[in-house]
Amino acid sequence: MTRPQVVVHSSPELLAAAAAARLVTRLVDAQTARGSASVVLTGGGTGIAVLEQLRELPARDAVDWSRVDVYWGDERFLPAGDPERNETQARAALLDHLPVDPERVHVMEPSDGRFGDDPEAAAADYAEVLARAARPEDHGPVPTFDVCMLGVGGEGHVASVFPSSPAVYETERTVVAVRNCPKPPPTRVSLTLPAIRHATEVWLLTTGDAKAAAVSMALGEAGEVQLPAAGARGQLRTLWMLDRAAAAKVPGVFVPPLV
Ligand SMILES: O=C(O)[C@H](O)[C@@H](O)[C@H](O)[C@H](O)COP(=O)(O)O
Repeated sequence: MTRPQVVVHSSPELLAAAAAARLVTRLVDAQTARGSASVVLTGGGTGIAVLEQLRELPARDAVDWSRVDVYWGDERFLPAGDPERNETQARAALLDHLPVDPERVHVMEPSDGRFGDDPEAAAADYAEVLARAARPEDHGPVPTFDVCMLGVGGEGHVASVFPSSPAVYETERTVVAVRNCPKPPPTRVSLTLPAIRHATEVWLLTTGDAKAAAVSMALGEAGEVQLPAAGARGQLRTLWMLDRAAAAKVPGVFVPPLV
Protein backbone atom coordinates (compact mmCIF):
# COMPACT_ATOMS: atom_id res chain seq x y z
CA MET A 1 0.00 0.00 0.00
CA THR A 2 1.13 3.50 -0.88
CA ARG A 3 2.20 6.16 1.57
CA PRO A 4 -0.54 8.79 1.88
CA GLN A 5 -0.03 12.18 0.23
CA VAL A 6 -1.49 15.35 1.79
CA VAL A 7 -2.64 18.42 -0.10
CA VAL A 8 -3.86 21.43 1.89
CA HIS A 9 -6.11 24.10 0.42
CA SER A 10 -6.84 27.49 1.94
CA SER A 11 -10.63 27.02 2.14
CA PRO A 12 -13.35 24.36 1.79
CA GLU A 13 -14.58 26.05 -1.40
CA LEU A 14 -11.14 25.95 -2.98
CA LEU A 15 -10.71 22.32 -1.90
CA ALA A 16 -13.98 21.37 -3.61
CA ALA A 17 -13.02 23.27 -6.77
CA ALA A 18 -9.54 21.74 -6.85
CA ALA A 19 -10.90 18.24 -6.29
CA ALA A 20 -13.39 18.74 -9.13
CA ALA A 21 -10.57 19.79 -11.46
CA ARG A 22 -8.45 16.87 -10.31
CA LEU A 23 -11.34 14.48 -10.97
CA VAL A 24 -11.75 15.72 -14.55
CA THR A 25 -8.07 15.11 -15.22
CA ARG A 26 -8.17 11.67 -13.61
CA LEU A 27 -11.20 10.59 -15.68
CA VAL A 28 -9.79 11.98 -18.94
CA ASP A 29 -6.50 10.17 -18.32
CA ALA A 30 -8.32 6.91 -17.60
CA GLN A 31 -10.44 7.22 -20.74
CA THR A 32 -7.40 8.03 -22.83
CA ALA A 33 -5.65 4.94 -21.49
CA ARG A 34 -8.47 2.43 -21.76
CA GLY A 35 -11.56 4.03 -23.28
CA SER A 36 -13.64 4.22 -20.10
CA ALA A 37 -13.38 5.42 -16.51
CA SER A 38 -14.96 4.70 -13.13
CA VAL A 39 -15.56 6.82 -10.06
CA VAL A 40 -16.94 6.05 -6.61
CA LEU A 41 -18.90 8.99 -5.20
CA THR A 42 -19.35 9.84 -1.55
CA GLY A 43 -22.12 11.48 0.38
CA GLY A 44 -21.57 14.23 2.92
CA GLY A 45 -21.08 17.94 2.60
CA THR A 46 -17.59 17.91 1.14
CA GLY A 47 -18.33 15.14 -1.36
CA ILE A 48 -21.42 16.89 -2.67
CA ALA A 49 -19.62 20.25 -2.81
CA VAL A 50 -17.10 18.65 -5.18
CA LEU A 51 -19.94 17.57 -7.48
CA GLU A 52 -21.48 21.04 -7.41
CA GLN A 53 -18.12 22.56 -8.37
CA LEU A 54 -17.71 19.98 -11.13
CA ARG A 55 -21.12 20.91 -12.56
CA GLU A 56 -19.92 24.50 -13.09
CA LEU A 57 -16.49 23.59 -14.45
CA PRO A 58 -16.19 24.17 -18.24
CA ALA A 59 -13.52 21.44 -18.36
CA ARG A 60 -16.13 18.91 -17.23
CA ASP A 61 -17.03 18.41 -20.91
CA ALA A 62 -13.54 17.06 -21.57
CA VAL A 63 -14.86 13.83 -20.04
CA ASP A 64 -16.98 11.54 -22.20
CA TRP A 65 -19.60 11.02 -19.50
CA SER A 66 -21.32 8.31 -21.55
CA ARG A 67 -18.26 6.15 -20.85
CA VAL A 68 -17.98 6.70 -17.10
CA ASP A 69 -19.17 4.10 -14.59
CA VAL A 70 -20.51 5.80 -11.47
CA TYR A 71 -20.67 3.91 -8.17
CA TRP A 72 -21.32 4.93 -4.57
CA GLY A 73 -19.19 4.22 -1.53
CA ASP A 74 -22.29 4.17 0.61
CA GLU A 75 -25.97 5.04 0.57
CA ARG A 76 -28.52 5.96 3.15
CA PHE A 77 -31.15 3.16 3.06
CA LEU A 78 -34.19 5.36 2.40
CA PRO A 79 -36.98 5.46 -0.21
CA ALA A 80 -36.05 6.44 -3.76
CA GLY A 81 -35.91 10.20 -4.18
CA ASP A 82 -35.51 10.87 -0.47
CA PRO A 83 -33.53 14.14 -0.19
CA GLU A 84 -31.21 12.48 2.33
CA ARG A 85 -30.10 9.80 -0.13
CA ASN A 86 -26.59 10.27 -1.55
CA GLU A 87 -27.97 9.39 -4.99
CA THR A 88 -30.61 12.14 -4.79
CA GLN A 89 -28.01 14.71 -3.81
CA ALA A 90 -25.49 13.55 -6.45
CA ARG A 91 -28.11 13.70 -9.21
CA ALA A 92 -29.17 17.22 -8.22
CA ALA A 93 -25.57 18.40 -7.82
CA LEU A 94 -24.15 16.88 -11.00
CA LEU A 95 -25.46 13.72 -12.64
CA ASP A 96 -28.74 15.17 -13.91
CA HIS A 97 -26.70 17.86 -15.66
CA LEU A 98 -24.44 15.44 -17.56
CA PRO A 99 -24.96 13.05 -20.53
CA VAL A 100 -24.22 10.00 -18.40
CA ASP A 101 -25.34 6.57 -19.60
CA PRO A 102 -28.12 5.58 -17.17
CA GLU A 103 -26.95 1.95 -17.47
CA ARG A 104 -23.57 3.01 -16.08
CA VAL A 105 -24.91 4.85 -13.03
CA HIS A 106 -24.88 2.03 -10.49
CA VAL A 107 -27.28 2.96 -7.71
CA MET A 108 -27.55 1.15 -4.39
CA GLU A 109 -31.18 0.01 -4.07
CA PRO A 110 -33.53 2.22 -2.02
CA SER A 111 -35.64 0.93 0.86
CA ASP A 112 -38.71 0.87 -1.42
CA GLY A 113 -36.85 -0.76 -4.27
CA ARG A 114 -36.56 -4.32 -5.59
CA PHE A 115 -35.73 -5.72 -2.15
CA GLY A 116 -38.12 -3.66 -0.04
CA ASP A 117 -36.95 -2.78 3.44
CA ASP A 118 -34.13 -5.35 3.45
CA PRO A 119 -30.70 -3.64 3.51
CA GLU A 120 -28.87 -6.97 3.61
CA ALA A 121 -30.48 -7.94 0.29
CA ALA A 122 -29.67 -4.51 -1.16
CA ALA A 123 -26.05 -4.92 -0.03
CA ALA A 124 -25.79 -8.41 -1.53
CA ASP A 125 -27.24 -7.07 -4.78
CA TYR A 126 -24.66 -4.29 -4.96
CA ALA A 127 -21.90 -6.79 -4.32
CA GLU A 128 -23.24 -8.65 -7.36
CA VAL A 129 -23.19 -5.42 -9.40
CA LEU A 130 -19.53 -4.98 -8.51
CA ALA A 131 -18.69 -8.63 -9.22
CA ARG A 132 -20.35 -8.44 -12.66
CA ALA A 133 -18.38 -5.30 -13.48
CA ALA A 134 -15.05 -6.84 -12.43
CA ARG A 135 -12.71 -8.09 -15.16
CA PRO A 136 -10.02 -10.77 -14.85
CA GLU A 137 -7.33 -8.10 -14.55
CA ASP A 138 -9.10 -6.69 -11.50
CA HIS A 139 -8.08 -9.81 -9.54
CA GLY A 140 -11.18 -9.81 -7.38
CA PRO A 141 -14.96 -9.32 -7.23
CA VAL A 142 -14.68 -5.54 -7.53
CA PRO A 143 -13.68 -3.32 -10.46
CA THR A 144 -10.40 -1.44 -10.10
CA PHE A 145 -12.06 1.93 -9.62
CA ASP A 146 -10.00 4.76 -11.11
CA VAL A 147 -10.83 6.91 -8.12
CA CYS A 148 -12.77 6.32 -4.93
CA MET A 149 -13.72 9.58 -3.21
CA LEU A 150 -14.45 9.47 0.52
CA GLY A 151 -15.52 11.97 3.12
CA VAL A 152 -14.24 11.50 6.67
CA GLY A 153 -16.24 11.62 9.86
CA GLY A 154 -15.10 13.32 13.05
CA GLU A 155 -14.43 9.94 14.63
CA GLY A 156 -12.70 8.63 11.51
CA HIS A 157 -15.43 6.83 9.56
CA VAL A 158 -15.35 6.58 5.79
CA ALA A 159 -18.36 5.58 3.69
CA SER A 160 -20.53 3.99 6.40
CA VAL A 161 -17.68 2.06 8.00
CA PHE A 162 -17.50 3.26 11.60
CA PRO A 163 -14.89 2.60 14.29
CA SER A 164 -15.17 -0.81 15.96
CA SER A 165 -18.32 -1.60 13.94
CA PRO A 166 -19.06 -5.01 12.37
CA ALA A 167 -18.37 -3.42 8.95
CA VAL A 168 -14.79 -2.51 9.84
CA TYR A 169 -13.99 -6.13 10.71
CA GLU A 170 -15.36 -7.39 7.37
CA THR A 171 -12.63 -9.02 5.31
CA GLU A 172 -14.65 -11.11 2.85
CA ARG A 173 -17.77 -9.25 1.74
CA THR A 174 -17.41 -6.18 -0.49
CA VAL A 175 -20.71 -4.55 0.48
CA VAL A 176 -22.57 -4.74 3.79
CA ALA A 177 -25.69 -3.41 5.44
CA VAL A 178 -25.03 -1.06 8.35
CA ARG A 179 -27.60 -0.68 11.15
CA ASN A 180 -27.68 1.66 14.15
CA CYS A 181 -25.25 3.94 12.36
CA PRO A 182 -23.99 6.70 14.70
CA LYS A 183 -24.52 9.21 11.89
CA PRO A 184 -28.21 9.47 10.90
CA PRO A 185 -29.99 7.98 9.12
CA PRO A 186 -29.29 4.78 11.03
CA THR A 187 -29.58 2.21 8.23
CA ARG A 188 -27.19 2.23 5.32
CA VAL A 189 -25.46 0.16 2.64
CA SER A 190 -21.69 0.53 2.40
CA LEU A 191 -18.61 -0.69 0.63
CA THR A 192 -16.18 -2.36 3.00
CA LEU A 193 -12.50 -1.42 3.32
CA PRO A 194 -11.37 -4.37 1.17
CA ALA A 195 -13.63 -3.10 -1.63
CA ILE A 196 -12.41 0.49 -1.21
CA ARG A 197 -8.81 -0.73 -1.43
CA HIS A 198 -9.46 -2.06 -4.94
CA ALA A 199 -9.39 1.53 -6.18
CA THR A 200 -6.30 2.68 -8.04
CA GLU A 201 -6.58 5.99 -6.20
CA VAL A 202 -8.41 6.73 -2.95
CA TRP A 203 -9.05 10.40 -2.21
CA LEU A 204 -10.08 11.41 1.30
CA LEU A 205 -11.64 14.85 1.30
CA THR A 206 -12.48 16.69 4.49
CA THR A 207 -12.57 20.14 6.03
CA GLY A 208 -13.05 21.83 9.36
CA ASP A 209 -11.37 21.70 12.75
CA ALA A 210 -13.78 18.99 13.92
CA LYS A 211 -11.92 16.58 11.64
CA ALA A 212 -8.36 17.55 12.57
CA ALA A 213 -7.97 14.89 15.26
CA ALA A 214 -9.28 12.08 13.05
CA VAL A 215 -7.03 13.19 10.19
CA SER A 216 -4.01 13.30 12.46
CA MET A 217 -4.75 9.84 13.89
CA ALA A 218 -5.43 8.34 10.45
CA LEU A 219 -2.09 9.64 9.16
CA GLY A 220 -0.38 8.63 12.36
CA GLU A 221 -0.30 5.30 14.11
CA ALA A 222 -4.03 4.56 14.39
CA GLY A 223 -5.26 1.22 13.13
CA GLU A 224 -8.27 0.88 10.83
CA VAL A 225 -10.53 -0.69 13.44
CA GLN A 226 -10.39 2.37 15.65
CA LEU A 227 -9.94 4.77 12.72
CA PRO A 228 -11.41 3.31 9.48
CA ALA A 229 -10.00 6.20 7.41
CA ALA A 230 -6.55 4.79 8.20
CA GLY A 231 -7.47 1.70 6.18
CA ALA A 232 -8.72 3.60 3.11
CA ARG A 233 -5.74 3.17 0.82
CA GLY A 234 -5.49 3.13 -2.96
CA GLN A 235 -3.42 0.62 -4.90
CA LEU A 236 -1.31 3.36 -6.49
CA ARG A 237 -2.28 6.50 -4.59
CA THR A 238 -3.86 7.63 -1.33
CA LEU A 239 -4.51 11.35 -1.38
CA TRP A 240 -5.81 13.43 1.49
CA MET A 241 -7.30 16.74 0.39
CA LEU A 242 -7.77 19.02 3.40
CA ASP A 243 -8.46 22.59 4.22
CA ARG A 244 -6.19 24.32 6.72
CA ALA A 245 -8.49 23.60 9.66
CA ALA A 246 -8.65 19.86 9.03
CA ALA A 247 -4.88 19.82 8.44
CA ALA A 248 -4.07 21.61 11.69
CA LYS A 249 -2.74 18.45 13.39
CA VAL A 250 -1.26 16.62 10.43
CA PRO A 251 2.06 15.02 11.42
CA GLY A 252 4.95 17.18 10.20
CA VAL A 253 6.36 14.42 7.99
CA PHE A 254 3.38 14.84 5.64
CA VAL A 255 3.61 18.62 5.29
CA PRO A 256 6.11 19.85 2.66
CA PRO A 257 8.84 22.15 3.98
CA LEU A 258 8.08 25.80 3.39
CA VAL A 259 10.69 27.00 0.91
O1 LIG B 1 -23.35 9.03 3.60
C1 LIG B 1 -22.55 9.71 4.25
O2 LIG B 1 -22.86 10.39 5.22
C2 LIG B 1 -21.11 9.80 3.77
O3 LIG B 1 -20.77 8.88 2.87
C3 LIG B 1 -20.18 9.90 4.94
O4 LIG B 1 -19.13 8.95 4.93
C4 LIG B 1 -19.61 11.30 4.86
O5 LIG B 1 -18.75 11.38 3.71
C5 LIG B 1 -18.83 11.66 6.09
O6 LIG B 1 -19.70 11.53 7.20
C6 LIG B 1 -18.31 13.11 6.01
O7 LIG B 1 -19.40 13.96 5.83
P1 LIG B 1 -19.13 15.56 5.77
O8 LIG B 1 -18.29 15.79 4.53
O9 LIG B 1 -20.50 16.16 5.66
O10 LIG B 1 -18.40 15.94 7.04
